[in-house]
Amino acid sequence: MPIISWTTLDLIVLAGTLLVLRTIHERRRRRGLSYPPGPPQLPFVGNLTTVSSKAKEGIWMTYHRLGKPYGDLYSLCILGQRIIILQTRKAVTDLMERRAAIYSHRIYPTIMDMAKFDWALSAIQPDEHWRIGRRSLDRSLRPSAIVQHQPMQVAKTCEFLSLLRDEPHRFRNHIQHLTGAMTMSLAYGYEVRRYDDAHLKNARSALDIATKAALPGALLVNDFPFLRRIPAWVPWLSYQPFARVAYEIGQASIREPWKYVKQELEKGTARPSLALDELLEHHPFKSEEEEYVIMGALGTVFAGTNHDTTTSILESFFLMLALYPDIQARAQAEIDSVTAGERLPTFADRPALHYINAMVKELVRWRPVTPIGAPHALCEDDVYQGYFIPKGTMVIANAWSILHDPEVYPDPDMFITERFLTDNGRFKDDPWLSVAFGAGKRTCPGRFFVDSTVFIVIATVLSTFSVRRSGDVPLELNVNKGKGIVTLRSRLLIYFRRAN
Ligand code: HEM
Repeated sequence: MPIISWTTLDLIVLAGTLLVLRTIHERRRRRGLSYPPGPPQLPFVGNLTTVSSKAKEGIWMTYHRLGKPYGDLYSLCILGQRIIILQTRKAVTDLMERRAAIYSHRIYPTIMDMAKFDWALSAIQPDEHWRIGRRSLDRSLRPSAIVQHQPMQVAKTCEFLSLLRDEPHRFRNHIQHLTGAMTMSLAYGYEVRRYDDAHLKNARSALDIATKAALPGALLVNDFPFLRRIPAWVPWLSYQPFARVAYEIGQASIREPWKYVKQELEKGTARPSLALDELLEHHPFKSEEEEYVIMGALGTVFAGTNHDTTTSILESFFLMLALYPDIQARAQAEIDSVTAGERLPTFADRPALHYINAMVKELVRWRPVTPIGAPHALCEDDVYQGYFIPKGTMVIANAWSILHDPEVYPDPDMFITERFLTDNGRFKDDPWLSVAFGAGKRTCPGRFFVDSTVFIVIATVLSTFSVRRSGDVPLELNVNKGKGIVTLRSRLLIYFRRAN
């Protein structure tokens, strides 16, 4: 059998040729228009060094800083991949909302294609499969439907309180356990008992792979898809062994819990869950394909989105309590005025808890969990404000820039609950906060569930515990550049507010 041997030089020459051909083709389509402005680029690598050399601070801050000289949007180019960063409400509304028909695709990285992540609703194109999966999630995660999961949210929150009481210093582990357990229960009615539960582990691994694989410039094979052909036996250069492992983890993360719900349904012991809703509505499925699509959509809830995101917002909550003792005291006073300090707050108390509702919103704004969201992709050439935006461009809404715009949110780095209160102390919503959950038709379908989770957890914790800095130790943040998520590293002192 003939063996084709590629040297590094061959690969570079081939990649360079492809880039040049693409540039020539694009120049014809541009018809004299220029790309949106942006920082200067080097030949071939474009802005690769501009972005990665400054990324210590978190990619959203780099994008935010780089974008200062420009207006509503600017552009970057990394190894031939064009990226536009939307920095204002106007640009997000004009493009991701009003032109959603062409701005809702995803860049589907080659490595995910190799690992057959075609089940991951958040990664696939807005085609018929996406529509089926998305419809089912929108239906079961709408505000009126998630009410049925409130008893589960309350029960899990109470378990969380016990864990906090027993081992307050491990609060970060308890938060992770809480969000993982809630997601598993929501998606599959499955009870997570142990920190190292096998289903959770699979989900976390699938999420890690998807996150790492999707980052621009993370894997060479995404920028030069021909590299996928390098056979598995070529040491170091082949991506096939990695893709094989990713495939197996991904499949296990969606098939195992689905099998569990089917078995529980047969035994008559299935608990309420999104999977149960689907099985009751559709079983037997019209085709294996339809079942796979629904299974995948649920796998996205479980593996693709929840665990790090809700965890991060709750960690920000503990950080905020340590930083702002006055806000903590005021929130506790409001809760006590409703519960008389004799019971835990419930969902029924929510309309009376204006200050707590405002805190939920300010948490979302202050530390947007996914500050650059999940990138969209443009599926046709477009022109905006006189600039040419080619098909295939990655489109990023920088939620950080929008939610930290000092014109709209004065002193944006401060946690100010009053932003979401009227003069007479009533809760005042801000529909723009939804940009923290993406934009257009890909906006996060789980946002209402997140809202109710954060409400019940923070109200319950505040009614029972107080949080202080541990001595003079500075509050240290861990900026996870890859995931775009900030977590807290410092120890906090968490103690009971009252003896009972
Ligand atoms: C603090 C918690 C969360 C944050 C900040 C968050 C944020 C996001 C963002 C930014 C996107 C991408 C939106 C876009 O492309 O424009 C997204 C997508 C998604 N989220 Fe969430 N999310 C959270 C929790 C959840 C939860 C709890 C669920 C499910 C119960 C969920 C389910 C999904 C799904 C299925 C998608 C993919 C939607 C699609 O591509 O059509 N998320 N989320």
